[in-house]
Formats: sequence, C-alpha cells, structure tokens
Amino acid sequence: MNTHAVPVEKYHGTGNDFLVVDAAAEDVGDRAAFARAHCDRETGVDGGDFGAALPRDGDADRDASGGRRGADGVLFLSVDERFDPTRVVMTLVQPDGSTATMCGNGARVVARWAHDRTGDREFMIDTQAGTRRATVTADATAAAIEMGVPTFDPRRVPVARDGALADEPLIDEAVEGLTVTAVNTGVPHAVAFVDGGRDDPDGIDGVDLDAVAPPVRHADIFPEGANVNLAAVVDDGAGDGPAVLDQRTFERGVEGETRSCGTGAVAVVAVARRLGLIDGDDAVSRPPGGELEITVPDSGHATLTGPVAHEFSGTLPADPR
Ligand SMILES: N[C@H](CCC[C@H](N)C(=O)O)C(=O)O
Repeated sequence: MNTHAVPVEKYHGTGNDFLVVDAAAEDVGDRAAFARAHCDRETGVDGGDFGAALPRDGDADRDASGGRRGADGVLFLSVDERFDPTRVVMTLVQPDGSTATMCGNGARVVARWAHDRTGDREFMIDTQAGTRRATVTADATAAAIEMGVPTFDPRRVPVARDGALADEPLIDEAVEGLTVTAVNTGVPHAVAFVDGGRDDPDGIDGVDLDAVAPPVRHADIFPEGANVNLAAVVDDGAGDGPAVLDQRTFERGVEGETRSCGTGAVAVVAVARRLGLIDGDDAVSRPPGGELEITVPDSGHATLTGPVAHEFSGTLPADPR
C-alpha cells in the first residue's frame, strides 16, 4: 500500500474550489481514488486541519471565500519553465473519478498556482481541449484565460440525433423538461434561460436545480453527458456597460451544483448572444460564488476573467483507503 503523504495546495476561483498536486514531484498512484476521497463534501479534506481560517456560519462571504470541506476536483499540474511563457500541463480529476477535458475556473487557479511558484504572470496551459494562454494580475488576486471558440456544431458538443437533424445544432429545444441550447466551450454544456434573476424569489434561485438537471445531464441526446446551466438576463447590455446574467450550474463529474463554473459562464454568454438576448461582446456572469467577466466575440476565442484565491497548504495521504 502506498502510504506516503502528498503536499497539496487548495485554491478557489469564485467558489469553484480545487486541490492542486505537483504532478512532476508527486505520484499519487490511483488519481481517481485520491480525488473521490479528498473531494468528498462530507468526509474529504478540511482546511481547518491545516490551520486555514475557516469562515463562520453566517459570514456574508462564506461561500465566495471558500473554506468548505472537500473540493470540486483535483488539479494535477506539471510546470515547465524551459518554455517562454512558462508551460503548465493540467489534468483535472473530478470528485467522481472522471477526467474533464477543460475547466475554466480550474485553469484560472492553475495560472495563480504557477504564479505563486515562478513569479511569472503569463502562462501557456496545456489542457485536453487545447493550449490556452493565461495571465495573472500584478497583485495576483485575479486571473484571465483564453477559452477557445465556443462551438454549437452537434458533432463537437457532442449532440446525437439521427437523419435530417444530425447536422443541426441544438438551439432552444425541449430536452427532458428544460428548453436548452447545446454548446461546447471545452466541455459540453446545456443552457436554459429562465425569467427572473437572483433577486426575484420566483426567478433562477426558485428552481430546484438538483431535481431538473440530472435528466438533462444524462439525456440520450448528450452521448458524453452535459453540464446543465440555468441563466437569467439581469441587464441585456443595450444601455451603458456590459450585459449582466445570473448563472447556476449543475456539473457533470461533480454530479451536483457548484458555486461557479467558468466553461459554463462562457457557455451562458455564447448562448445568450446566439439567441439574441444580449448586446455586445462583453458580459458579466454572476454565479453564486462571485462575478466573472466574459468576452465572446463574433469570431476568435472567448476569454474568462475573475478572482482567484489561495485557501491553505497541507499534506494528504496518497492512498486514502
Ligand atoms: N468547473 C469547471 C468545469 C468542469 C467541467 C466538468 N464538470 C465536466 O464537463 O465534466 C469550469 O470552471 O469550467
């Protein structure tokens, strides 16, 4: 049995929280088992064990400031400073043991982790969805990442349907009780717009996401599954300033709602643009864990910008059994 202790760092981006392991220095063996055990929200890693200042119940910023037991995934990272900009190879193993091809908030955390090690502020991050450029602000409290070009191409989301519809994107159609649009922003997303933002009791927070999302997440039309987003237009961006959208995401791999999802934020804005619900390339998305700035231009790659924070450093057993 592998009993050695693995150094870990915990970070979060708008409440989407990750353990980080230096994969060049550490071999945890069974990555899926490591992620399943330490990410568990009831029995997983507790920052209090490592002296982290945990927010108390009732703190206004409890969710945004992290401090929860467990995590939304483990980032296994290898940094290579021989390249300019410095390269980081990123693999995200999720709480169910699966590997995600891309993660927007995770990639922002990667940039901050690599900055904390190297002092650099610009990186190339190798993900399974492609290589993405990332930057960290001078005070290191925020990070931005290129997110590739969102695609509605049914073969690339992927969306599976037969005959005449096989080449048609899935736009604003009923799937298992929600009206969704399917887009890939590094991973597959289904986006459903609802009336009323977070300040409306009958709006987005009035929906039982844990009940309505799983049938869509597992629908046959999504052969690889999908992350399921609810969104509400709070400001359509027609006046001064960017559009503002409230967002909630049920994530594949977490199999539950997260405090924030970066690929989901880009998906929400890409779909809002496609459906003509907002004006302009720039938008602000407001998941429960904070605020993200998103750009989805008519052509070229999207960008995602927002806060990142370090929670604690510790060690965890490589083999949690
Ligand atoms: N939270 C991540 C998304 C992880 C994607 C994953 N849940 C999947 O598609 O399996 C983000 O910020 O983009």
